[in-house]
Amino acid sequence: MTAIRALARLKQTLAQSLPYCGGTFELPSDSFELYYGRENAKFLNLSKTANNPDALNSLQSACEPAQFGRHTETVLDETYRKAGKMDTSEFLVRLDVVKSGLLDVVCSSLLSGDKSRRSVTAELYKLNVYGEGAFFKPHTDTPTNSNMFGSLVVVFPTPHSGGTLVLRHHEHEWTFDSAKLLAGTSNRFAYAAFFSDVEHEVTPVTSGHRINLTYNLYWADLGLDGIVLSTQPDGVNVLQPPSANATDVGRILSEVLEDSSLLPAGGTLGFGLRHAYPFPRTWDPAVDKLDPLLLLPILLKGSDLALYDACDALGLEPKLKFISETDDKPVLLDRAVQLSVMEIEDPEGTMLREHNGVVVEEVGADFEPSEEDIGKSVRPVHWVTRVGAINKLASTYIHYGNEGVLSHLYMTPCLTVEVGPVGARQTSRAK
Ligand SMILES: O=C(O)CCC(=O)C(=O)O
Ligand SMILES: [Fe+2]
Repeated sequence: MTAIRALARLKQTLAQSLPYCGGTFELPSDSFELYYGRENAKFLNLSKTANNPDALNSLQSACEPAQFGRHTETVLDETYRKAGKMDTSEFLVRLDVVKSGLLDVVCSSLLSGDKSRRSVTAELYKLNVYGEGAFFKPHTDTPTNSNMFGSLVVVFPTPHSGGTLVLRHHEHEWTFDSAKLLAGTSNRFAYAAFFSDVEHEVTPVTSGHRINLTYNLYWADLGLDGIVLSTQPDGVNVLQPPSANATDVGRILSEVLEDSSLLPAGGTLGFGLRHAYPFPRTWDPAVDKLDPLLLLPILLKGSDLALYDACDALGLEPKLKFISETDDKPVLLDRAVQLSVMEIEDPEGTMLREHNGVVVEEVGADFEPSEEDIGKSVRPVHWVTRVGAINKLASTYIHYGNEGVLSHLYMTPCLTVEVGPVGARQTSRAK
């Protein structure tokens, strides 16, 4: 009973971590300047256009209709996305998200633990103009490579109503109402940043113009420390507190392990991760030397990272795995398996024989192996956080993205950790 309660607290702590952050950011007037148009260059200061809808209408007319990704194609369908877009080759903005300190604020809010110290790059992706009636239905932003982990949206203080950004992850939903945050201001940007696997939509703009920049966020320099401001610059209003708290997760996990009713004889704890990660859609073990699953520890986000770090710190060895739901029992895989291999006649047998797969069986928190369990080839696992459909190795699914590139697929692996018997839980050296 106590183990169940302790595990429930761990589950709750892992689920509390927010996959987004947002706020407003005050900057000097020239930061709102925009130059656009190649032949007939135009200049606008978007902090000074409150009484100049004509200037905003001209900007809107200079945009092209925004497309989006449906599965592998990039399509135009104004019943799904109605907005104007401008490519980066067509405009220049004065705003510098690095020099202004905005990227640091985003990193220290969104990233947890050591990751907030790692270098991140923000690549300007598009300028969008949402006039009255414009919207973008639910989608996730399309990953173009494995280092992309999120998106940053920066909204200019042009008067508008509607155009709320709605974010969804697991069973949670959050709204980011740039119109309200910016009402009556002309010297602030509203910003929201979220992990790439967060589904989001922009509700219809009901008046005015919602003008925003989008940036792709990448891990810049894997393994190297980045520079993060220790103090917040003036004029920042952060709506969300910093995300996942590795210290809390570590403290609760350690209490869980002290509980003698949890796997008294030791065993395997399993966690379905909360975030999806971009994996190359195809990879050839003979050519691409590094298994994409081996790179995953340095790509972990939010509470997934907090959990991984907490296990490490407690002397447990966290392992990242794929789980494949076959007709019979799920199979755990410790490597990425080329998807086409799964399409052959006996995928389960192939995974077990050729890919080191292990059949797993779900057991309760108080599981102790009996005589007949010993020597069985199935691995008993107590799942602390559920593995669901999202954790399964997916080969095809309809994907609504912001682009039709499908070089990468989102997949949500799971984490397993071996724990020793009560009193001797550590299975590796604590860090
Ligand atoms: O403007 C926003 O808030 C989000 C836009 C968006 O989701 C996109 O461009 O992919
Ligand atoms: Fe998007």
